[in-house]
Amino acid sequence: MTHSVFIDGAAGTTGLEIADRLAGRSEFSLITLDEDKRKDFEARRQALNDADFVILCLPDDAAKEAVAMTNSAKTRIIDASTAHRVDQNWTYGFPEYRKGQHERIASARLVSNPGCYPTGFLGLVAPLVAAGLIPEDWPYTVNAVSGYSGGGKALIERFESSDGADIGFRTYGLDLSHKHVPEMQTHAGLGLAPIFSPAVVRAFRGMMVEVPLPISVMPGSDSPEEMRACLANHYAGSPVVTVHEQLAPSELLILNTQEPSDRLDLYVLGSPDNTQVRLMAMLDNLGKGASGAAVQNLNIMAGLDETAGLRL
Ligand SMILES: NC(=O)C1=CN([C@@H]2O[C@H](COP(=O)(O)OP(=O)(O)OC[C@H]3O[C@@H](n4cnc5c(N)ncnc54)[C@H](OP(=O)(O)O)[C@@H]3O)[C@@H](O)[C@H]2O)C=CC1
Ligand SMILES: CC(=O)N[C@@H](CCC(=O)OP(=O)(O)O)C(=O)O
Repeated sequence: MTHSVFIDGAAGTTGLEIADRLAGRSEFSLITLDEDKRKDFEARRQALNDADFVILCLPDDAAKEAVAMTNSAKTRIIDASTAHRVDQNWTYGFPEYRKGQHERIASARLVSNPGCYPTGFLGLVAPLVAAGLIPEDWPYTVNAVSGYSGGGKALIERFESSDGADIGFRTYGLDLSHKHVPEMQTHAGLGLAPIFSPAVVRAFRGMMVEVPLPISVMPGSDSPEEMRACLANHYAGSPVVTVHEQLAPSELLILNTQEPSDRLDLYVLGSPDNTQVRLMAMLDNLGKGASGAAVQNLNIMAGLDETAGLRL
């Protein structure tokens, strides 16, 4: 059986990477619009309603508009934007982060693809909170670094133009109201919003998300070994998420030449006296942080091998 797929926003950074991952897959046929029609209301409306699956790779407002334009009950939607990630009518498209989510995605019509930073944060924190190893009511902090493709075409152009040639490191979200904070808080089930410090480095792709934990003063917090064992058990058998056994790698790197990857790599790093922990997640913002996750969700929704077309 062949499923028709329309990528709305196919000429953007995320859309192009999804098309790349779907290339050569006989289970899917892509509905494409000519360059002069890709923002044309009627052409998009037609494609949105003809497709079995729609993947929205658009800014938030355009994604909401696309959903409103889709009135065919058969069309199933995966939205890569931030627009529906805490909307109760949508299923959160992170199959591994809690029990039963894979099955919920398989039967859902509307799936919101997670944000890149929340994928790292929730991958680390959600199972530990659910297991009671770290508290729900704690002022967590999240320090994260992304490749510049995380900001889409506009940030790519800025970093690659002469205007941005001097930028080595860029921190932002300085108003402490980054759009990913509600998503992190909601899906981890936290009482307090985490303090989020995102930054961008001069690498095209790649991401590190860190959650430092002063476990000796955190109520109910366990040892690094127990946290690592909890995560290893939670993700056992996952083809996408790996919990590393290494106690203290000397360094973790984002390379300027980072290859595309749809993996999520997690580390629990403890201090020698077991009083402090650095939870670390490594991923590709365009892989498990966006396009790889969308293709994984598409596979699951279509009842196929979830890893088909992924770079693992
Ligand atoms: N980049 C990343 O790492 C991640 C991105 N996302 C999300 O995915 C979505 C797409 O992001 P990204 O690919 O980076 O962004 P880009 O800016 O690279 O691409 C967006 C695309 O949408 C097109 N577009 C904008 N408005 C419309 C419209 N009304 N109708 C049709 N097409 C339209 C743009 O057209 P034009 O080319 O003319 O500008 C562009 O091609 C965003 O919501 C983003 O937040 C999510 C996770 C990670
Ligand atoms: C480096 C950079 O700018 N990153 C983007 C997030 C990328 C992402 O996850 O996208 P959405 O949540 O928008 O889908 C940002 O911080 O706004």
